[in-house]
Amino acid sequence: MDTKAIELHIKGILEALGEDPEREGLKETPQRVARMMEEVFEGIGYTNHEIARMFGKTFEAADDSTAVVMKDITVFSYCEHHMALMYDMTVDVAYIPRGRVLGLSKIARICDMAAKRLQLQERLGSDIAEIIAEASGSPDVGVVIKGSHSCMTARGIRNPSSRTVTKTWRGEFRNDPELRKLLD
Ligand SMILES: Nc1nc2c(ncn2[C@@H]2O[C@H](COP(=O)(O)OP(=O)(O)OP(=O)(O)O)[C@@H](O)[C@H]2O)c(=O)[nH]1
Ligand SMILES: [Zn+2]
Repeated sequence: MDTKAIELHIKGILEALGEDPEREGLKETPQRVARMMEEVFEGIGYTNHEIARMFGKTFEAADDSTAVVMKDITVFSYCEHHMALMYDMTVDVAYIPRGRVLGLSKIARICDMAAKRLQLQERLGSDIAEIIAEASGSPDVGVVIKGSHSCMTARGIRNPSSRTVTKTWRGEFRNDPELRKLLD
């Protein structure tokens, strides 16, 4: 990520807004924004495959009939159309292990990293499903995301109560309504 270029452009945006980027409160803002972007867009620097490798620590698990479900993982993301915050977002992930299980914290780390990109909620769901499938070695994955989009709640149509729910099914989750109930 080119943080020096981000600083320069943020300064330009402040000027274009009619602000004085040299006034006390704004003097360090371009550097702050660049640091913030480095943090909140970290996932742009990695492919799904690289994230799967990064957090793909698995442990042997004898019983293939156990489903793993992790609910209410909090993430923040930014919509690619307005660069506006997606907030109050929770991700529910389920998968059917094939002999090995992922470290639990890695499931939350995968969701967090995939969200740190300019995203569509739909694509965030398919990115998480793809990474969990590769990292766990199981094709059977379900991902449900609920979120509010500030581009819809704080501007434009200004509908603060609206919530978007997306459901992504891979492998057996596509065919089996009983499995999908794990994420009801
Ligand atoms: N499918 C999808 N759409 C999104 C997401 N985030 C934002 N959008 C939508 O992207 C669309 C962009 O529409 P445009 O008409 O190009 O932009 P706009 O003129 O600012 O649209 P309004 O928000 O209706 O004022 C809007 O309908 C947003 O609500 C998302 O995660 N998934
Ligand atoms: Zn938007």
